[in-house]
Amino acid sequence: MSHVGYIDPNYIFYIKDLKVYFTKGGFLSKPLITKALDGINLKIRRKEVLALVGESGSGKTTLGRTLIGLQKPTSGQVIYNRDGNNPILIDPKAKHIKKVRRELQMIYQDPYSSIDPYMKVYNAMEQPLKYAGIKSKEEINKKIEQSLKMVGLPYDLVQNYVFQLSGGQRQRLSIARALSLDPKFLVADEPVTMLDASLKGEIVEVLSKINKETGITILFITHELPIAKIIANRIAVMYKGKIVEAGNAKTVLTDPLHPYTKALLEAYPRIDPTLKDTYKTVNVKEEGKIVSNGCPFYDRCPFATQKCLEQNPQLKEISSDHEVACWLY
Ligand SMILES: Nc1ncnc2c1ncn2[C@@H]1O[C@H](COP(=O)(O)OP(=O)(O)OP(=O)(O)O)[C@@H](O)[C@H]1O
Repeated sequence: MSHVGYIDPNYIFYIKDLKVYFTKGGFLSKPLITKALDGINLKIRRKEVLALVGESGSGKTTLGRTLIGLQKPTSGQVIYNRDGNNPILIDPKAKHIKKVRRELQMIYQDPYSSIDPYMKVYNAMEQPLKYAGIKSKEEINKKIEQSLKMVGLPYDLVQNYVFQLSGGQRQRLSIARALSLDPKFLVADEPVTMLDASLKGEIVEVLSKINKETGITILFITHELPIAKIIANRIAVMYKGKIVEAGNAKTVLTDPLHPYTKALLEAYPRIDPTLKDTYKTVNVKEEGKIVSNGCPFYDRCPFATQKCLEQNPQLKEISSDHEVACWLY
């Protein structure tokens, strides 16, 4: 197993200068490089709910997938600190990943993408347990019963087909499937985006309860700040493959520092009615200007200067548990 040096046991993940680049084309034309993750430095605390917020395409899913070993980093490191004194390097190609795969689970926006709708609920629950090598029928049944109970689904549903479940029940089922494997870390990738407003709260409640009762660390990916506000202990804000602000959820929501975070909050004025209307993200610069070395928010930032165009700001601690990557600070 690929061990790394000492890691503070309070953290379950250390992410160091992580880059994931995707390359398209290149045979007859110049290859097109997408910098999905462009130098991520982040620590995830054991047992916390960390909300990863940002607009579509900012790299949230890629980060979640890389953390659980589904995506190979182009460079940098993801260190998984399993139980506090056994840190390992996450590498999808390494043999040791098989041993921890079960501990790192993901649930998706669309449960149909991971569960065959023509399966009976029982089989959908049994499948990952069998795949994980659990053979005892008694143990499988016990795990199915416990997990369904945890997500608030009646056991009688096991005889139904997945397609007979409502949208909310299907998402509960996919959470139950992940839970049955006793994960230590769960990536919830936009788990409520496809649900009606009334159901969103219920599913968020289920995940919050699981976190409190079992201590499973959750990375909750969302582009909806009001949802992050309900569930998160801490928030990390992503923009164009970079973390631009991170910290205690309440602090980030009530005292946002980065102009992008302020702009995001403006889109949800009910979160913080006291927030002044001074941070319109108007395109004061040439839209889409390629900023290769500078701040990723340069072309949308009303405060951008020449320095922002030339140098990329790194995350800087402004107060206890509050970091921002912006030359204004
Ligand atoms: N397998 C891939 N091949 C090529 N490009 C990819 C791949 N996966 C993601 N990307 C690109 O990487 C960037 C980040 O995508 P990602 O899905 O991580 O963002 P996101 O913040 O999760 O957005 P969304 O909420 O829309 O899923 C996007 O430009 C996307 O098109």
